[in-house]
Amino acid sequence: MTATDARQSASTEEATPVLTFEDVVLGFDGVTALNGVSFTVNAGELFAVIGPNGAGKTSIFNVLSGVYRPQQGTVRFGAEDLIGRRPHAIARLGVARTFQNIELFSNLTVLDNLMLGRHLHHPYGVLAAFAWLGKARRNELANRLAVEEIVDFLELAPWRRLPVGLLPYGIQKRVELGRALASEPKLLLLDEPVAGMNLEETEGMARFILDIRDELGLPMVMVEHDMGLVMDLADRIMVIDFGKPIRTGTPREVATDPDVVRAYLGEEHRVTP
Ligand SMILES: Nc1ncnc2c1ncn2[C@@H]1O[C@H](COP(=O)(O)OP(=O)(O)OP(=O)(O)O)[C@@H](O)[C@H]1O
Repeated sequence: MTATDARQSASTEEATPVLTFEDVVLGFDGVTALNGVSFTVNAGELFAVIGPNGAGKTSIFNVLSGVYRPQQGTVRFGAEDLIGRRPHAIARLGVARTFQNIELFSNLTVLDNLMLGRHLHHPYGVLAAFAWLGKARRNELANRLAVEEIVDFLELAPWRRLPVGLLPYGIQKRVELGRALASEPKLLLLDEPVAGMNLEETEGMARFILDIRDELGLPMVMVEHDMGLVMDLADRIMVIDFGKPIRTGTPREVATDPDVVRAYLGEEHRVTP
């Protein structure tokens, strides 16, 4: 079965979700960040979360990756309950994340940053990553090969031996995507993958995100403000406002929903059915 077949069959009603986020409530001293958020992500699906500033998008990612512990609700990844697990434990289960602000080692090369992304394959803590890197240099041919595959996949070859800090912003974002892929995740969380990119960089990133879905069949959750990108790429979209989902559906369903148009998109985004 191809990734597209998997996605299509997964979008049918009987599909087993890889991720179930159910009735999650998260508050901070009087501020309710998430107020009963539920959604599922199916195998091979690109699921986007959109909403105005402060709507709760980052909070969803922080719950998913174990940074925040919600007061209520369940979060299930395959057979595993994620609530109460620490971020590194969730990462080890196969949930990888890219960040709004690039989190790479700017003095290290592209290859070394990608190698660090593979530290999850070793019984070392994150803080021991540099020690592991030295070991990896000597011993880990398999890791090198895996990293070179990512370099090819994301077309990073021209920059592979350059320090990341010297690279254009769009390439750095691509390296960050590669670092997340290097851990061989089962679910990828993309936090504003095209934030700050120009049009050309955005189109390049869009192509790689589609390749990840269609060639690797990797399910993804994407938070993104670029409405055009979300409408073009996502299989389904959840719109949230004030910590509550307004509507979840296909891009067309969401874009034509009167509540969504009123609350968030504005008339200029209206799509004719
Ligand atoms: N650690 C925290 N302490 C207190 N309040 C928080 C914390 N994290 C988030 N919030 C609040 O929760 C609400 C949701 O924030 P969140 O960052 O999830 O929104 P967002 O949709 O990601 O916004 P943006 O698009 O601006 O990134 C906001 O009111 C925010 O101020």
